[in-house]
Amino acid sequence: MAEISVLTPQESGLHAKYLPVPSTVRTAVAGVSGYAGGELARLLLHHPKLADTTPTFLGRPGEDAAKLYLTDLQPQLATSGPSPEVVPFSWDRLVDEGVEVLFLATPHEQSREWVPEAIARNIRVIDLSGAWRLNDDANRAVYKLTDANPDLARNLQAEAVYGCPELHRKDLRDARIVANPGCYATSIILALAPLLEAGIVDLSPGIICDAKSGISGAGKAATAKTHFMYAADNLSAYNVFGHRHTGELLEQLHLDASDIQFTPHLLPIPRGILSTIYVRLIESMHPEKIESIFRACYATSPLVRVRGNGNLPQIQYIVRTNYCDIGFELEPGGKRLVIVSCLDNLLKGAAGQAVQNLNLMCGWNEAEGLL
Ligand SMILES: NC(=O)C1=CN([C@@H]2O[C@H](COP(=O)(O)OP(=O)(O)OC[C@H]3O[C@@H](n4cnc5c(N)ncnc54)[C@H](OP(=O)(O)O)[C@@H]3O)[C@@H](O)[C@H]2O)C=CC1
Ligand SMILES: CC(=O)N[C@@H](CCC(=O)OP(=O)(O)O)C(=O)O
Repeated sequence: MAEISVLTPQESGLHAKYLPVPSTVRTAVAGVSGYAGGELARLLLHHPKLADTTPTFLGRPGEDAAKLYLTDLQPQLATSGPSPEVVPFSWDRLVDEGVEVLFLATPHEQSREWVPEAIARNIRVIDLSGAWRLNDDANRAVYKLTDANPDLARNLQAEAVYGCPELHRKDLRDARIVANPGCYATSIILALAPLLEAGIVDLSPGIICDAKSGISGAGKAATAKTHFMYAADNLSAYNVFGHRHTGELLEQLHLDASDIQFTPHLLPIPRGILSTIYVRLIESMHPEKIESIFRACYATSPLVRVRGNGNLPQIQYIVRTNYCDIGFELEPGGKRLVIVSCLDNLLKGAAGQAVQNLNLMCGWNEAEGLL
């Protein structure tokens, strides 16, 4: 990669207090042929603020071949009108078209390489991969990423905002780099953050997170794990002590590795995540108190739906929505709490959350185009 020069956040003029709220914004999407990229394309094409600014849809970098249309890659997006084109990824094109926000729905390694390039061109990025989510080098090591310019990467990592709006809403308005959270991590963080913040969790026995995901969470590339003969009529645990979302849980919930055990499972359905989380409370509590903690925390969060004691969410309630549903059941003794958190891995766990972040970066209603 050629040496690039990058303005500091201050020099780039991105200060929330000076930023006007734009009526629209020019966006581009890389990785549009993938599962998350396809959902992003659908959401952006229907976004009220983008009605007059069709996003630039990007294929891999390379020579212009025969014209390619979005509906060639994502036939479900066909309308009675013409399909937008998909053009080869090119920085010159993004600059010429005045793209202001670039979505990367690309593999981690590609996102790690492209984010500094985008920032050097004053293009803000919402990255759906895991490349920029982790501040601790030891946690990020699981991705085996390499940086052409380690000093620059370290500075950019320090300014990247973990794109969980419910936790970091205020930091998103002037963020240049938004690291969209992992799908499992989103479901677990949203379930645990209010309780940990309230200081009611007994960490000594450890928190157990047992999460199950539909197959689309693994992306579109066929692997042994996602082969029909392996996944169908099956349920399997994987990455028991080493799933890469564990680092997100530790960093965002301020926990030590011994405080939490996260075990993911592969569920033979196309999409959706259900996380069952087992917690001990320090003192015996009433269910109304637990519910009020969740409701107070998410009172101004339009994309989290809190349910009452015993009213547990299910995958069928959240599939193809942008919500995370949270419910719980407290044992009669009031100390053992089971929380169930559900979301669509491709929406609140990826593309929906990315658009929620775009809305906040632009100063729009965070649920614009998502309800
Ligand atoms: N699936 C999910 O539930 C979630 C995914 N994510 C993250 O979002 C990102 C996309 O995931 P997902 O949609 O599932 O993945 P897919 O495998 O379905 O799609 C990957 C996309 O990236 C493109 N791509 C692959 N390699 C390169 C490359 N070297 N340069 C440029 N483009 C490339 C592919 O293009 P081509 O068609 O040419 O191969 C495709 O468009 C990943 O980082 C993933 O970790 C995050 C949260 C949830
Ligand atoms: C079912 C399945 O395989 N899920 C993926 C997680 C998907 C996700 O959130 O993506 P990131 O890669 O962006 O973290 C996995 O466990 O690796």
